[in-house]
This record gives sequence, structure tokens and C-alpha cells, in this order.
Amino acid sequence: MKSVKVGLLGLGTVGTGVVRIVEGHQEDLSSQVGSPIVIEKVAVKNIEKTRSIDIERSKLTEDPWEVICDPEIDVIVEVMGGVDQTKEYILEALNRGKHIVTANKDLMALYGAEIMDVAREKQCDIFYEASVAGGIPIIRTLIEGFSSDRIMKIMGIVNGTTNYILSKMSQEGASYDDVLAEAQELGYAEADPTSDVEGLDAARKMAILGSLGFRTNVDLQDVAVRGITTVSKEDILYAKRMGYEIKLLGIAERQDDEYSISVEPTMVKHSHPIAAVSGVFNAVYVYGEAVGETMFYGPGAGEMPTATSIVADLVAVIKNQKLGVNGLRAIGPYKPKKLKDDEQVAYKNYLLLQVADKAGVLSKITQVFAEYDVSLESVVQSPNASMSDVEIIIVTHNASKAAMNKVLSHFESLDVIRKVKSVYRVEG
Ligand SMILES: NC(=O)C1=CN([C@@H]2O[C@H](COP(=O)(O)OP(=O)(O)OC[C@H]3O[C@@H](n4cnc5c(N)ncnc54)[C@H](OP(=O)(O)O)[C@@H]3O)[C@@H](O)[C@H]2O)C=CC1
Ligand SMILES: N[C@@H](CC=O)C(=O)O
Ligand code: NA
Repeated sequence: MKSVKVGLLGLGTVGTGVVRIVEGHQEDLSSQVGSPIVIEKVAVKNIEKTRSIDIERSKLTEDPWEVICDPEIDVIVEVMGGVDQTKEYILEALNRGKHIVTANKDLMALYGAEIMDVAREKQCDIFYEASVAGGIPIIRTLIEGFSSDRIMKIMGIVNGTTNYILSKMSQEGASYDDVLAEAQELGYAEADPTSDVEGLDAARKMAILGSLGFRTNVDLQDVAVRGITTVSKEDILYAKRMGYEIKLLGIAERQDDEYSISVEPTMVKHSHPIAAVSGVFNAVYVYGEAVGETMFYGPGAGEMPTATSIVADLVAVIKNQKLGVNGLRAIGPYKPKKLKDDEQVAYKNYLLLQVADKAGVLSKITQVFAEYDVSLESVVQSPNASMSDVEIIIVTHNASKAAMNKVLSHFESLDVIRKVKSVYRVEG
């Protein structure tokens, strides 16, 4: 029986898991695909590095081109990261008729459409399940499971590091800096954690999910991004008191047949299933017009969960080879991009205001909301902020960003409002 030969680019956290699964589950895998799967060559940065797995030294190279150009290799598994140089490797591999499996969200968020075009032209597969929510089969689900439905909304906790930080701050009152250091030690955070905490990692993943959900091409710059660096312990405490959990949510939504995609810290009602997703776990909530509510939960990163998705993609490539249908799944975005004007995107808002403790203050504030046609869901007064001030928490009904911006700029000229302490989107 002819074996399928795999070239691995990278043997770090994910690459090591791929070798473990291919070797450890070999019997089962080869029964499924009808051929043994062999890791033929592996590119690494430093060939002298001590590895936690046994791998023949003759298979290792420090030159990725050796893997890409090897005519024996059928499939390239790219788990080394990087964007521009890595794109070159992948395009050349496709040009040589090799199928690609990648975990690279940075690359797919920026160049996914272009790479898929080349893959289709070359009748090659490009699978990237591990790039979003590492161990959760969400890409497959959006492409295949929901092919019959119209996706109205995707809400994702797609960054484990920030969910870990927010959960620890909420559950243990831990400080932001301490928990970030812990997340780095545990290997959840990116090499530069700025992309985690500033929301960029989640934005890349939401560009991918938005493209799949709406079957259009969502670019990274189409995603409005706000990270978690300004979320205070006080915000988390107040949120809990009001029945919310603060989560860094990626939200891709269809409103009036136009799309908006964002990543921002959001107040999620405790009753919503995504509010219960804590620690480093990921979850993706998908609302389909026909199916209604669904949610997918699991590990978003880590050696074995991420490698599970990679090897499942590898199995899919080989099954397609047997059927002679490689390249047919690389259906690029086929719908025109209809982004909603950012100012017209509407949702509920939570505001924490520090105001003067005087008669008539509340009516002055509510008049401002009324002037811009923003209706209120609840108004709660909190214990004294100081001797002369009180804090007021307001939750609005759905209001456009334009209307909310008008409210907030009007507040600047209202002397009874000492400070707008926080503003958050509300979901659930
Ligand atoms: N870690 C995770 O949980 C997840 C990771 N991903 C994605 O998977 C990819 C890999 O991540 P991860 O395994 O964590 O990364 P690591 O940093 O652990 O591993 C990277 C690997 O690539 C090799 N490498 C890096 N640059 C080069 C180069 N120029 N030439 C040859 N080899 C090179 C490194 O070699 P050496 O070993 O010699 O240093 C290393 O083996 C990234 O795209 C990441 O975003 C996606 C989901 C989850
Ligand atoms: N840094 C990322 C790793 C997986 O993509 C995260 O925290 O989720
Ligand atoms: Na996934």
C-alpha cells in the first residue's frame, strides 16, 4: 500500500502534537484513509534543539525549501507561523501540486482569499481548521454543517489568553498584570502578548469566521477592535453585581442584510451560555436563521487539541485524494461584501457614570438619552462614589453607535456628570 508523505514546517508546540498523533494513532488513521501516513521531512529553525519526541535526525532540515521542493511529499503541514515568507512557501507548494494544512490564522486572515484562489486553480486542498479555536471543529461546521442555513450571528470567545485573564480577575479578584504573566508561563499567550490583549488575535480569527459565515471576504481591517487593557477590576465587580460577565467577544452579525464584525470586551448576561465559558477555553455561538441557537465549546489552543484539528484536516485531504476531489472544497468567498456603516451598527450599551448627588440629576441625564432617541432598559443607582457623588449604571435598549456618540459628547457639557467611567456593549 503506497504511503502518503507529509512535509512538516515547524516542530514546536503544534508540530510536536502532530507527530505524536500521526504516530500514536497510525493504525486507526491508516484504516480510515487506506494508506499509512508518513512524516517524511521536517523543517525547524534550530536542528540542534532538544526535542520532547524522538525523530530521526535525517528527517530534520533548517531549510523549508527542502520540504517544499521534495517531489515525494504530497501534503505540507504548516505549523511554523509567520506571514510573508510563509505565504511564499505555501504558494510555491501549491504551484507544485501539494495540498496544505495550516494552523496559521495570521496568514489566513490576511491572505486566505488569495491562497484559496491559487489552491482552486491548482486543484489542491487548503485546510485551516486549527487556525480558529484550535481544538473545536468550527470551520468545518460553518462550511459543511451550516451550508444549508443563513448565518445571522456568530459570537466567539476565540482568544484563550484574554478569557483566562478575565475569568481569573472575575473569579479570584486577581490583578491583570499577575494573570497575564501566568498566561504567558502556561504558554497560552502569543510570543508578543500584545496581539492577545489588544484583541488583534481575536480579530484575525473573526475575519476568518466572518468570511465563512457570510460567505464573503472579510478583511482584517473590516473588524472593529478594542482589547481588554482598559477593563478594570471595578468594571468586573459591577458587572457581576448587575448579572453580567465581561468577555472579550468577537461578534459577526448580519443586520438588514449587511454585516458588521467586531471584537470588544462585552457585558454578557449570566443567563447566556457563553457567559459560563471560563479559563482558557474557547466557544463559538452561532445563530442560524433556520437552526436557531447553537454553541461549540472546547480548547482553543495547546499541543494536542490543536494537533487534533491538523491531523483531521490531513485525513480529509487524503480522503479527497482517494476520491479525486481535491481543491473542490476551497470555495472562495462568493458573495459581495456588504459591510454595515459602522455608525449604524446597533446594540445595547452599559454605562457607568459618576454624577453629582443632587435632586433632578437623573431627569437631566435621561433627557439627553431621549433627545437622541435612545431608550433605556434599566437605571440603577449604586452606593456613594464620594460624599458628593453617586454612581449610576444605565443599560440602553439597542442604539446605534451614532446615537450613542451623540449622547456621550452631550454628556461632556453636562456639569452634573463628573465622569463617564465605562461604556460596554451588552449581549444576552
Ligand atoms: N500553540 C497553539 O496552541 C496554537 C498555535 N497556532 C498556530 O500554529 C502555528 C505554530 O504555533 P506553535 O507550534 O505554538 O509555535 P512554536 O513557536 O512552538 O513552533 C514554531 C516551530 O516552527 C519552527 N520555525 C520557526 N521559524 C522557522 C523558520 N524560519 N524555518 C524553519 N522552522 C521555523 C520552529 O523551530 P525550532 O523548534 O527549531 O525553534 C518551531 O519548531 C502558529 O501559526 C500559531 O499561530 C494555532 C492554534 C493554537
Ligand atoms: N494566543 C492564542 C493561542 C491560540 O490561537 C490564544 O490565547 O487563544
Ligand atoms: Na478549529
